Amino acid sequence: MTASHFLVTNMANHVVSRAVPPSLSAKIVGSFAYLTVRDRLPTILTKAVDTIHRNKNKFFEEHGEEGVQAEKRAISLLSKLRNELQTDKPVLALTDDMVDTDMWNQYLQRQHALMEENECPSWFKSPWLYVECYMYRRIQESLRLNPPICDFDVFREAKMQSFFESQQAIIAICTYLQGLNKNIDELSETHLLDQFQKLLQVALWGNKCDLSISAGQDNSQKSSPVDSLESLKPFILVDDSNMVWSILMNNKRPGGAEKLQVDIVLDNAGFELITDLVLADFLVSSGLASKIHFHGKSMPWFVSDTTREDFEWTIKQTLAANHKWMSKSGAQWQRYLKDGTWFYHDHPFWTLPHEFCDMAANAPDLYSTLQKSDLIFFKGDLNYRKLTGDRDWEHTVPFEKALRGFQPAPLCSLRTLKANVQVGLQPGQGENLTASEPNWMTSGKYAVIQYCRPQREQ
Ligand SMILES: O=P(O)(O)OC[C@@]1(O)O[C@H](CO)[C@@H](O)[C@@H]1O
Ligand SMILES: [Mn+2]
Repeated sequence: MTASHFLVTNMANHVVSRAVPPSLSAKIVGSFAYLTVRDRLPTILTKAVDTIHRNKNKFFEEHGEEGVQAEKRAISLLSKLRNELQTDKPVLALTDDMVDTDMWNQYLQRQHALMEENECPSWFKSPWLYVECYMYRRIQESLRLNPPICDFDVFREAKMQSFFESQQAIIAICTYLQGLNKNIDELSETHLLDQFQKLLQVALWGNKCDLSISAGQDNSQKSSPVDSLESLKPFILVDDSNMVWSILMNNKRPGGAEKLQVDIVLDNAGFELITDLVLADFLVSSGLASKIHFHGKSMPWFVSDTTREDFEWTIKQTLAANHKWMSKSGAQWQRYLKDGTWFYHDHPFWTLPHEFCDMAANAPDLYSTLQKSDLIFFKGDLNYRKLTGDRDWEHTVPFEKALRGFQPAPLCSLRTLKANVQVGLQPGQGENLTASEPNWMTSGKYAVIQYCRPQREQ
């Protein structure tokens, strides 16, 4: 490489590195990240300790004295974790032997290399995305290190409660779906688009129901979701649903893609998961898609995120419901899973701390799987933070730029805003919102339907 070439390349890298803003971090006192790490994460840890303690008798009944000893050890590990967090101790390497342990410890080394000479990764100095994901992985470690309670899900009760308390809304949306499916073949394209937008918005607002932002407080869905869509429209800051529709319509038009595959990267269990299953059912029953691939988490995550157990339990619960249209929906969903119309995956990458622009390098198998998709929906706020790298972007930066090369397929984020990162807005839109509602990025009141199509296809 000639000197001038080296200089140009270096400058280009410098320009690129300068163009990527810093990660959100709790080192900014008073920031949402700071308040999350200082207040909300310790609360979540305390609730986890309480949940394990409340199950002490269950552990004894199932495992005898060994179960009680394991309960004690898990609680002491979680209490130690809470103290490390609250006193900004260094982030520690993981000591369990899971499939992702090495990836986590390599990431820790990578974070260390980015710090100043005499500094090391810690809760209030490292990127918020990293330490928050790390906390949930340490909760997993505190159980994995203590057989026989290794598989205990500290968040399971909260996820089930959220499902049971949203029954009215779940009945309403299943009834709506079955009514739609009855004459779906007679719907004109205009009516089909109208129904698609309705169910897309139901899935979008289903994301309000997340137990991490509420630190486990009640977030059940009380009223019928379809009735409130009109009143919620002004709070959708970006609505690219028409661009998403054009991808789906390709499949319907003569000569369109025969087998249109849609992937849904899931977020929360409970009511939100039902809205995702309803959307997926509609996409198949309308003929807009022929295969749906769901992607869940391989361990309990961010309190309410969907695991394989949650996914299977939710479908079984819906099937077993003593409500005709819920039960009919659950039966259909079970059939889709059995006959290969629907698939469920839980790649370990979704519970690593990486920004999605690192996926191709760190999980090439997952990236190439996603490249087979015709359209990928990313549900929720944490996925949006990883899509954009949880960085302090200007609000008018194009979504595609914030993705920094992560474009396995056309993708659409369905996200209610619960963290202070938002790109792809019009000039002045962010400033106007800040003037009228300073916490517009973290209240969960606003949302985006934000789409990006890979460069090569434009
Ligand atoms: O991904 P979700 O369920 O929509 O939200 C996850 C979340 O509640 O957790 C973090 C705050 O602790 C933020 O990313 C966001 O507020
Ligand atoms: Mn979540």
